[in-house]
Amino acid sequence: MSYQNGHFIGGEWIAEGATFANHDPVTGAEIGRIHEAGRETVDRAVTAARRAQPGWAALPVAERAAWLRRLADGMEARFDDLVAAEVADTGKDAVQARTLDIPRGAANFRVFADIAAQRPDNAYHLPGTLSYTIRRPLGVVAVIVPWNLPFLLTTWKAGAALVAGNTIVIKPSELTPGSAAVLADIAAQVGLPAGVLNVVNGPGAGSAGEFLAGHPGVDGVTFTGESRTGSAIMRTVADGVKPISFELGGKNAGLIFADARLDAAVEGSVRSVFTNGGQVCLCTERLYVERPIYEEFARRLAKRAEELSREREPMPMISAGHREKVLSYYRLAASEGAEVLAGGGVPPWAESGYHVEPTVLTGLPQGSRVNQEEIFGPVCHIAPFDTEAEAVALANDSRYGLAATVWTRDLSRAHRVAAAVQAGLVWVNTWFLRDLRTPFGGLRLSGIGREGGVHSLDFYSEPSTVTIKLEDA
Ligand SMILES: NC(=O)C1=CN([C@@H]2O[C@H](COP(=O)(O)OP(=O)(O)OC[C@H]3O[C@@H](n4cnc5c(N)ncnc54)[C@H](O)[C@@H]3O)[C@@H](O)[C@H]2O)C=CC1
Ligand SMILES: O=C(O)/C=C/C=C(\O)C(=O)O
Repeated sequence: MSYQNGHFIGGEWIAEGATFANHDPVTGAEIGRIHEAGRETVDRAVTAARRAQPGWAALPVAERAAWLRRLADGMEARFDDLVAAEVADTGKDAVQARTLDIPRGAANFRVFADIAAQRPDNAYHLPGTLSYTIRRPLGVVAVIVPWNLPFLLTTWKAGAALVAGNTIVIKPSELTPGSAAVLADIAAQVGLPAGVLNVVNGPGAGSAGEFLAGHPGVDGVTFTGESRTGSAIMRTVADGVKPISFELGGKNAGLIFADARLDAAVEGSVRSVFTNGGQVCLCTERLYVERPIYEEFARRLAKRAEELSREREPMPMISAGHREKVLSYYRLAASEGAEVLAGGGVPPWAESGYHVEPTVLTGLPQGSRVNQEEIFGPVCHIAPFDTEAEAVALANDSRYGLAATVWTRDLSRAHRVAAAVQAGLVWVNTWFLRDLRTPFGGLRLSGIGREGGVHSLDFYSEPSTVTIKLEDA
């Protein structure tokens, strides 16, 4: 597969700007060339979105919902193309792409179509008055997404923004432009009005991402990615005081109590640490295990990590640069005195591409950088605890607050710990099980705001309250 991607603006493909290379993370080979959007290209995309926005917002919500369903049908019709694009860009396993990433695109569009079409308006009565709320779209929304779950995250934001009446300019990661290009094709194929959905390509800082976030014609920014990038985007949009919705990094804890079903806790932790090469903001990087089962749990987790490596899983890191970042943490752990229970380097079979070994570390202090900084690779540190209070305190000892997992068969403890752990998402005896209507997002460095269900529709629209004094009869 080799392709050349331009930008999708006002319903047309435009190949302008210098090109840069896209690499296959499995082999490192060049698989495509991407045009980089400069300020003028970004301006054309925002102008197209602005031009299309009043007409799009004027459609009854039921009609916008119908467009989203047509787009979801289009995704299902082009399912294999989307899988191929996502696998080529990210190196992820085709089974995961077929069962998680790509089906979530259609689900993301359908859930917001259903919720928006059925949402009742709010009316409030005080004696002699009637107050009600009108919701208006923000206008043009910049959708800036990372490379780890490209299609899932693009559609998660695009579906809600569109059905709320916004037009959008998507800026995929420069490392994974493929599935957004197929989505643009689908928009053209189903006849979505020109300018409603636009795509510009290129890097972030000093390029397409920054030009887009800072463009005066952009009314709101939704972003998923690293916390530092979130800070940079906040600075870019500060002058315009634009609404932002940020899903940022995590340093997620998993708490395994001695009464947990051990098999389920081990396999669940294997998933939560190693899925997608650990490159999901929800992945667990810190495991705390109650002392009576600590040795057994650590031994079994390390054995599974070695098996995954022998089976040539998990997927590669997205780029040579990101592999180097993850390996630098492996080296840091060794220099900080960690005991390496599994992995710790590059798999012996990896001759090319960006693989690292699934890695289990132990023996580091809670305050070490490896226990405090987001690594975003297939790696966790594991430590014992003695009491529930200690487990909660360890989980909360982080500048992040995105997700946590709790493994126990004690229902009272599950509720107590879920309420005490400071994270936007807590899974009990499972991980990454998603009901798309629930609020999704994190505390502290993990983000600002929540998306999901009506929480998304609230972000992508502004309420105006109208209050009428009723005349006496
Ligand atoms: N927690 C999470 O969800 C994610 C965390 N990461 C972490 O972030 C590190 C850096 O990876 P990146 O791909 O560079 O993530 P990033 O957060 O920098 O990039 C995500 C998106 O933001 C854009 N972007 C970057 N700087 C921007 C700016 N100043 N203004 C506007 N848009 C901008 C990028 O082009 C991309 O589309 C990774 O090594 C990984 O550790 C990466 C992706 C997701
Ligand atoms: O919406 C989901 O189910 C998953 C979201 C994952 C991220 O935001 C991420 O990995 O960055």
